[in-house]
Amino acid sequence: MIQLSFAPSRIKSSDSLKISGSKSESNRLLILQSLYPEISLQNLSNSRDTLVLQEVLLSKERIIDVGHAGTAMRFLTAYLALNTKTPVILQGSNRMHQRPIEVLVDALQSLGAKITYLNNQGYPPLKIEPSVITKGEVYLKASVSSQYITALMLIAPKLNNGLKINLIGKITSFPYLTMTSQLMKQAGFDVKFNNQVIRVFSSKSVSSKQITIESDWTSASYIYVAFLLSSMQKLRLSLYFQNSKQGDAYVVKFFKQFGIITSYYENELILEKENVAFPKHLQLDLIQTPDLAQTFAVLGLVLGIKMDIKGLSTLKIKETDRIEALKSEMEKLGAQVKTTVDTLKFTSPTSLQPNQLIRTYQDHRMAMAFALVAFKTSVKIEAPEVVEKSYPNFWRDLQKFGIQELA
Ligand SMILES: O=C(O)C1=C[C@@H](OP(=O)(O)O)[C@@H](O)[C@H](O)C1
Ligand SMILES: C=C(OP(=O)(O)O)C(=O)O
Repeated sequence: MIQLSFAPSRIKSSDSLKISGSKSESNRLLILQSLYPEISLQNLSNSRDTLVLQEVLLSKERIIDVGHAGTAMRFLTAYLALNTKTPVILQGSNRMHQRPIEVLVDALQSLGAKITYLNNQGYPPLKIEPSVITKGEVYLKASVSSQYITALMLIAPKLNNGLKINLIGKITSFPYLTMTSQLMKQAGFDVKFNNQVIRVFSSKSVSSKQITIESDWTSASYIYVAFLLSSMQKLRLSLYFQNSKQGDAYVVKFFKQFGIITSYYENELILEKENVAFPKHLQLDLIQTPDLAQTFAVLGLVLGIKMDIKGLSTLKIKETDRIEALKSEMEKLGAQVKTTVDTLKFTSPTSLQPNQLIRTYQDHRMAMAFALVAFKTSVKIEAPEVVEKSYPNFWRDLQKFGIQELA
């Protein structure tokens, strides 16, 4: 547990931060690099989820444990189904064993993969045995997790006839699919994405390529809030590109309504402030950017904004049930919260309850979002080390904005 408080005198008027590479981009590119060693990478993420995947891709272990890393679990299921020469067990944390994987396993089995459930039908742990994938077309439901679709896309160029992926129903977390498609094209693969159909053509090899991974935009979302709530006037953030592949680059547009003006200079973002009247009531649909839900909800809470958030259907199967976790912890601070399976509505109190212990449910985004409460009142955060999953330098970076740990 750590207790946080705000020391405004510690803030400089201007500063710079380097955030490490996007975990989503890194984990896609590590799988591609393992299949096509011609690809080399720069600015790889230092997140635990990326380190775990990197270690697994280099090891010859028969029991593979990915911990809490959802992308590693899903991407490796497809990768091992294609690639393993011996039977392997793919497992994760207790929570990972409650996160569904049936849509992906069904799709891979329909292509000829040999995968069995070791515990509960539809959930990890999995046993994956060597097989030969000969088919070239697959159908799968697109509304549960986009990661299943990305997993298939990443192995598709290694299949003899490539892969035609037919998406059934509403597509969730869509920008993560365009990210996969754009990164694959940048690496030299032939990918076509039209409405509900993705085609990936077979590639024996690609020409040598060095790819620089853009830094993580979801991580940047916490820094935008810290910048907004502190007295800092100018901040430079790197490495960010004007044409981002990450849907969470939406934060640029979102924070404009709070007076943060973002400009690009070479590979840096420059954040500056202008005076605007903040919104009092916000309606948001986060179906495209689910990982921003906690950042935006806590921002609303600390600024006294009434929020109606929809598009949260995937939040129940992430690191924790994020809808219920948000409700419980926001209520401790004084908010009035109503939830459904895919919405969160709340009114914020005029002043926040001080010194509350915020539970983090082994979810990095709970810890990072609720740490931002410290700008208004002192707060205690359970298990602060959870941030390592995506942003190991979070606590160090937050200090620049005057957030101090009380001894
Ligand atoms: O492909 C990816 O890198 C991700 C896709 C999203 O998951 P869903 O598609 O399951 O919503 C997102 O929440 C996750 O943090 C990373
Ligand atoms: C949901 C997340 O990750 P994953 O699904 O990859 O565990 C996240 O980082 O917020």
